[in-house]
Parts: sequence; structure tokens; C-alpha cells
Amino acid sequence: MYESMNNSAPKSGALPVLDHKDAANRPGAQQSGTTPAGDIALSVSHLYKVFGKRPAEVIKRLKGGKKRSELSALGTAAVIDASFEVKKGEIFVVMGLSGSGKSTLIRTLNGLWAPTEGSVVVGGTDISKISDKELRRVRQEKISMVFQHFALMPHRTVVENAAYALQVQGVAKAERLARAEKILSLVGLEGWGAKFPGELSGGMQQRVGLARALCAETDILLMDEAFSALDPLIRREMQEQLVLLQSELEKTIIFITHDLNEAMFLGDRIAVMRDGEIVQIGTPDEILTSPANDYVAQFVQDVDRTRVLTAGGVMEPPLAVVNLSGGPRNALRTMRDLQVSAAFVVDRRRNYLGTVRDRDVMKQVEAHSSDLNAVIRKSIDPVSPDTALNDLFGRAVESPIPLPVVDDAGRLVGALPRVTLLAALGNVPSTTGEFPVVDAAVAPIPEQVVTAALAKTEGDA
Ligand SMILES: Nc1ncnc2c1ncn2[C@@H]1O[C@H](COP(=O)(O)OP(=O)(O)OP(=O)(O)O)[C@@H](O)[C@H]1O
Repeated sequence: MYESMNNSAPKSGALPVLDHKDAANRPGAQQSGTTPAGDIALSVSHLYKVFGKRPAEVIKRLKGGKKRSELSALGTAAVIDASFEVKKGEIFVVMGLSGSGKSTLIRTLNGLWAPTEGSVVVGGTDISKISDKELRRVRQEKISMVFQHFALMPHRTVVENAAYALQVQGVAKAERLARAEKILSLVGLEGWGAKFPGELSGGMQQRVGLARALCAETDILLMDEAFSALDPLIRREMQEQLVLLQSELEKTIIFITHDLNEAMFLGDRIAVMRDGEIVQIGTPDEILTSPANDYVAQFVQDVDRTRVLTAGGVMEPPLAVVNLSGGPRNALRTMRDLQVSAAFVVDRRRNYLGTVRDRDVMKQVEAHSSDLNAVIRKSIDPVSPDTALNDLFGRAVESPIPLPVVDDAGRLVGALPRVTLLAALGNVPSTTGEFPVVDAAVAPIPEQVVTAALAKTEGDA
């Protein structure tokens, strides 16, 4: 059985990761000079958020030069003296390791946490100084949030989920559903409105999450590790769609991630956090080329494309995939149809089992065997989506067929032909996004020969 991820997967040829967009042309991209107040969507000034028993004392000692690790008995300083401005229409990425304070910071931006000290000004309003009622209004009108685990209501349909913010705003049912349907088509979910979230894949559920946030028609979207739970190919597709939507709708997006690759792809500017502090704010290029300190330098150490780019970031959809249970005949048909001489074999759960060659499969067909397992080669070990390209060149050179990319659960999620690796390095499109499953030197058995072999054994199938 031939399985293709073509419909859901981006073409890597269109995905030069580091400079997929011209930052200078983006609305929020200007870096130099003073930004006029009217162009600021959100500003944070000397913000502290301390959890624990004695937050004021913690801040006093931090200001006196103590480190947060020395003050843990008094409280946890999750955000320390953060100051930055986010421009309208900008994608501002907050990046840092686990525990660096990203989630706390983002929750302070929409008033879920009150700052211990400092201010958060949204659209001209200091949300640390307003009543709960006013804060709810700011949240409804100015800021929406997209969560990592979607947070959809399982018993409501997709369109009802998307329309939720409008319901809260008191918009009449017919109107809110009509508006939500429009937004659903904008995020690629046209015709899915009547389904329930459980009937959708993870990527589609996150589109609903995005649609729900867009429906609220707020200027600012806060996205907390919004794509981290998605398969790499779907994740990349969502990243691309977010960039497109942003340029269409001109939303201001504050995006939290621990993934450098994602930060580089999405961010007009990136704030790097460490132990509660923002240690650098800059464009991806600035972060890469002028790291503010050793920590940032280590984060992006020796970054060249081969290191920033990962297998998951540049892989292609695995085109030639055959299912073990389909047996040799189906496998051979698939290879004939695709005109390839090898294919990846998966089981019903899409677990990667190995590769098969057309010659071996044809022998099985001619021997009237239904056993594909017998000819699976396990010599090509799969790679993880997180593997840096740098670590893959040796293997790619040795392998006559693309390297299979397999997720933590063992499922085949992509393929890495040599041409894609080279294209990623040179930042040029790899062909059309489609690839030969084997290198040219290993030509497939001619189509007529395979067709004849299949026909000869037709009666026995
Ligand atoms: N409600 C809380 N009470 C006490 N400490 C907290 C609370 N929330 C976060 N912290 C602490 O604040 C620090 C920053 O946590 P935060 O979740 O903001 O980091 P993060 O960068 O988002 O990490 P992750 O990516 O793991 O979510 C951590 O030391 C964490 O244990």
C-alpha cells in the first residue's frame, strides 16, 4: 500500500530555514532607532515575578547582587528585571531552556500572574494597575492565547470551539458560527466545523486552537510552546502557516519555545532567557553572529546551517512507503508506480521496519510468496528528527537510499535524501520537493519488467 504524506507535508525545497523571509520587509522588523509609541503593541519594564514566601525580600537581594540560586529559601525568582518592547506586527520569540522563566513571563503578559514588581503595558494600559474587571476586558479585547496541548472543549464541535471567544463576548450564535467558519477556512480547516476535536489529528487540533485565538480578533497572540507537541513535519507546516497568517493579518505574536530552530525560523526578534533573566534580545542573525555572552554563544555554538538545521527541520515526506501487511505484490506495485528501486517498510502503526529493494521483492512475487518480511533490510538505521545535519553527512554519503527519520515512538515521519542535505546547506531549493528514493546510480527495474512479473503471477494473487 502506498502511503504519502504529501498533502500534509511542506516541500523542503521551499524551506531554507535561516532566512526564509526577508526580515527587513516585515512590519515589526525594524531594529534600530526609537520606535514611536503608537507602534508598540506591548511593553514590559523592570518586571519581576517571584513565587514563594518573601518575594519583596528576594527582589531586594537580587538588586543587591545576589543570584537567584542563593535565594531559593526565600522564594523562586521566575522572572528577573525583564524589560522589552514588542512592536505591532512583530513575531517576538522568547527562547530558553526549561525553567528559564518563559511560561511565567508569558502568563504575566496577559495578567494570569500579577507582576511582583514592574509593569506590563498592553495597548497603552498598564495591566498591573487595573481592576480584575478591566483586566478581563483587556484579555478579551487585546490578547489571546494558544496553548501547547490545544485546550479544546471535547464535547463541542470544532466550529463551536473556534467561536468560543465570540460567545464570551456575547455575539449572537448565527453570527459567531459564521465568523468562526471563515477563520477555520483561513487556517485550512474548511469543512471540518461539524467534527469534534477527538476526530482530528494533533496538527488539526492545533489549527482549531489557532482559529479560536484568531476569532477573538485581538491584536496580540501569545503562543506558549504551541507547536511543541506536534510531529516534526506538521510542526514545520504550522510554523510556515503562522508566518503566512501573520503577514496577512498583521497580528503581533509572542511565541515561546525552547527550540532554537523554531526560534530562528519564526522570530523577527528573539529574547533569550536564562535562569529568569533575559540575557539577549536580537534578530536571529544578531543572536547567531553577536551572542551577548558565553551562555548565548554556547546555545548557538559554532552555529552554521549544519548545526542549526536538524533532520526534522529539512526532511522530506517519505514518498515510497509500503505496508508490511500489503505483502510483496503491493510493495512491487508501489515501487513500479513511483519508479523507485527501494521503499521504506512500515507496519500498520507506521512503525519503521526497514527497507526493501525492488529486485528482492520481485523474487518474492515470482516465488508466489506473501512474505515481505523475509526481504526487509535493516541495515539502514533510522535517525531521530532532532539529529543535527552535521551528524548525518557521513551516513548519508554511505547510504544508497534516503535516511529514514523516525520519531520517539518509532514511527516513520520523514526521509532525508542526500540532495536535501546538500540543498539545506547551500540554502537552495532541493529539486521540486520530490526526490528519487534511491540515488540515480541504483536504477529501478524497468517498469515493463515489473508489470510483466506482476501480470504473470496475477492468477495466483
Ligand atoms: N506557580 C509556581 N510556583 C512556584 N514556582 C514556580 C511556579 N511556576 C513556575 N515556578 C518556577 O519558576 C521557574 C521558571 O518556571 P517557568 O515554568 O516559567 O519556566 P519555563 O522556561 O517556562 O520552563 P518550561 O519550559 O519547563 O515550562 C522554575 O524554577 C519553576 O519551578
